Amino acid sequence: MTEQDAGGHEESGRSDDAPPVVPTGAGRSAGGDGPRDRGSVLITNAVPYGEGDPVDVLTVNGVIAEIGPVGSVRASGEATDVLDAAGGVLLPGFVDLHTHLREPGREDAETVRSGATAAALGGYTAVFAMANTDPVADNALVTEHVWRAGRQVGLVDVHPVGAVTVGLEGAKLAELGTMAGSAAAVRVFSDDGHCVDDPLIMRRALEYSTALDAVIAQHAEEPRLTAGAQAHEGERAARLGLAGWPSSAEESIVARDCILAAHAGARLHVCHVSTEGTADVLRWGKPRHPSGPAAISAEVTPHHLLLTDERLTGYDPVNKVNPPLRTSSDAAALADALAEGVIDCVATDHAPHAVQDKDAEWAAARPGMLGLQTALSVVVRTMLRPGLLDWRGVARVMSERPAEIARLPDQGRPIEVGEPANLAIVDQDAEWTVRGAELASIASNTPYEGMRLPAKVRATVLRGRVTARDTATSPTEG
Ligand SMILES: NC(=O)N[C@@H](CC(=O)O)C(=O)O
Ligand SMILES: [Zn+2]
Ligand SMILES: [Zn+2]
Repeated sequence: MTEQDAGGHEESGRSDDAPPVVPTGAGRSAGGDGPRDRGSVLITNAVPYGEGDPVDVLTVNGVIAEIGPVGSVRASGEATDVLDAAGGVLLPGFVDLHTHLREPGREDAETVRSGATAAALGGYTAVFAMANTDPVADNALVTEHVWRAGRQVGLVDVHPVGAVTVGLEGAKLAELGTMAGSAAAVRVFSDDGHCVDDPLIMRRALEYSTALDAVIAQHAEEPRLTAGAQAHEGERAARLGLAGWPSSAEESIVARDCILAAHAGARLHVCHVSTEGTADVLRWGKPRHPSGPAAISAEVTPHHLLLTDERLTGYDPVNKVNPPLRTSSDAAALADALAEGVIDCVATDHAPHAVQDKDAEWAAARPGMLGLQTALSVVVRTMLRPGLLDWRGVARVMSERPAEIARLPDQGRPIEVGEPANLAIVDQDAEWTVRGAELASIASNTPYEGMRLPAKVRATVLRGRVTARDTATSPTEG
């Protein structure tokens, strides 16, 4: 497959108005194979969930048709694509509940196409595109635009998140019902980037969401406690002369929202949990929900698992993110909470920014970092290698739980005959060096620049179509 193949063109086949896919490095490509939509893929020598003997897996018409010992599965027909997994781990395709695709409005940082390419290369088969675009996705017109753009690209299922309030202003509820009833069938609502801080608006949003079986995803930040904040409030920020973002600004909102969600009988999802105290609040709040603990869910980002505020000493704005990088004891507590299930899943908060917005002095730089192509590697490094999760656990936090939270019936499914063929193949022995310029995103603000990370996604399959493949065979590259 070549770069020319990129794009599934599920709807119109038109690609002339689309920006070119950013080269992602030698031997690596991402592309949707429109004509093979109804074909078959034979995955050879793959180890489902990293357990037991390798198998061959045949997908036909987007569904897993056969699983058998290596060499035993034969594909019939011509349109068969073969993926040699070379003993790699086979997982359900990943689901990201928190992605910023920047379209419409900031196509100089990311587009649906470039972001979907990054997602496919990162092993994702579904992403949720946050609503803080320009215009804001607070109405069916914008959510349908994003949904259609995702379909047209065809590399990953793009589910638009709808805004909770008009213009993300926190004052007036957006038309959640219209967005839910639109072609995009929005089920996740969030003002991410902003906190729904008014408790009455939050209460009403939660109440309204119950009728839609939707979930409100909260960016938990009490704005009265974070005015002008630049870094985690603590010793290091004080020494660097940066205004502090206290842990209590997050924890107080999460505590309040757990109470409001329980009272409304509504589902709540907490975005980018960053402190040990928030994990404690969730441990307290989840079992108190009348519908059971699963009604309150939470995500942690890869960067809050791996990186800490120790990185701030050089004032490099690539490390600026909201919520801020916290302490090493916070990071350790988040990893434990994820292993325990108090934090349900990993979400990237992939936040591309154009150079002029990011390469500025610390205070002026936008917060946010890229995440889609590095998430799996960071989870392997912080969770799998230390023994906090096995591959089953990785499948749970990267795919199964996020699919459940967002009510996606065809994602995060078991690797079994009859199930949708949404899959990721991972080379767990690979090691690679992150280079922002080589990532598929238009922006290149990765905090992992130059870092060597373990494990690499070798291929991704969306409903039986190969959406990304990395043909590099060397166990250690770059
Ligand atoms: N995480 C960030 O630092 N930035 C996000 C907004 C957000 O997730 O709050 C963005 O849109 O850039
Ligand atoms: Zn946020
Ligand atoms: Zn975000």
